[in-house]
Amino acid sequence: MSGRRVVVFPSAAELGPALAHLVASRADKALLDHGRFSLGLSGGSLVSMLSKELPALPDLDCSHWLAGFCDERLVPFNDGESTYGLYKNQLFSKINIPDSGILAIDPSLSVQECAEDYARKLKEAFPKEDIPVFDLLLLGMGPDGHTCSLFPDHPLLEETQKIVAPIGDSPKPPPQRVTMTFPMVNLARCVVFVSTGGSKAPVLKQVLEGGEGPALPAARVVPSHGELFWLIDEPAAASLTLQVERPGSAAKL
Ligand SMILES: O=C(O)[C@H](O)[C@@H](O)[C@H](O)[C@H](O)COP(=O)(O)O
Repeated sequence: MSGRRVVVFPSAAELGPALAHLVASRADKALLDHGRFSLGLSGGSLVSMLSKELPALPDLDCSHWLAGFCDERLVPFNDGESTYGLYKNQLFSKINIPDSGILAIDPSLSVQECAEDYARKLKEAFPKEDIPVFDLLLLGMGPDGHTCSLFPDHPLLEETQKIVAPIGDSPKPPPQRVTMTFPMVNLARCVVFVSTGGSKAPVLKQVLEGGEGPALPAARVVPSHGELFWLIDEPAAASLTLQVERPGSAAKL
């Protein structure tokens, strides 16, 4: 890892534009380097933040983007719980990622088959790599410290073979999901967590500063060669004592 950066913004409203600039800058870098930008999306508040901020960037060209999902809920696309469905309605309709550049699950399959099918799609999209290396993964963290659909104390935390795994007993509904596993997450060139609001303060302290007991899932995201950012707001940072960056709203990360 090339060093973790914890960056604190006064509010979520000021974090949003900085996140969009970060996405755009890593996209530019990837396009120059290898002609394509691969982006892994997550649900939660990222959906509305990205849907507001990315289309607002001037001259954003997503025609060579590949968008996948760090995890997905096994529900039909027209179900309000579908992460793909939310992004389709709120973001994909506003930016020019080609349909062929969006890698979604097949929600008609069983959870086991769905994970295998999604892993196959990912491998086909990254033919030169044994394990797909995403340019950027955007992650959220639940109040229990979960990220993707990797939940505390779940056996999937120890998965070492599969790049995508099924989960049939998610403690957070809906119970059936597919998720990237740590072996793939930790190979990404850049991982960015976004976490805001005072309810996240206790778990952020535990994840970023450590504590007793096994590391929470979000703390186990440690890219082996890539960058790691935690973009948080002041309420979420309230309990932290570690050194953080406070770059202001015009931050270029
Ligand atoms: O799949 C899910 O159930 C959610 O997407 C969930 O994992 C969410 O990403 C986190 O709880 C962070 O949520 P916030 O972005 O709202 O903090």
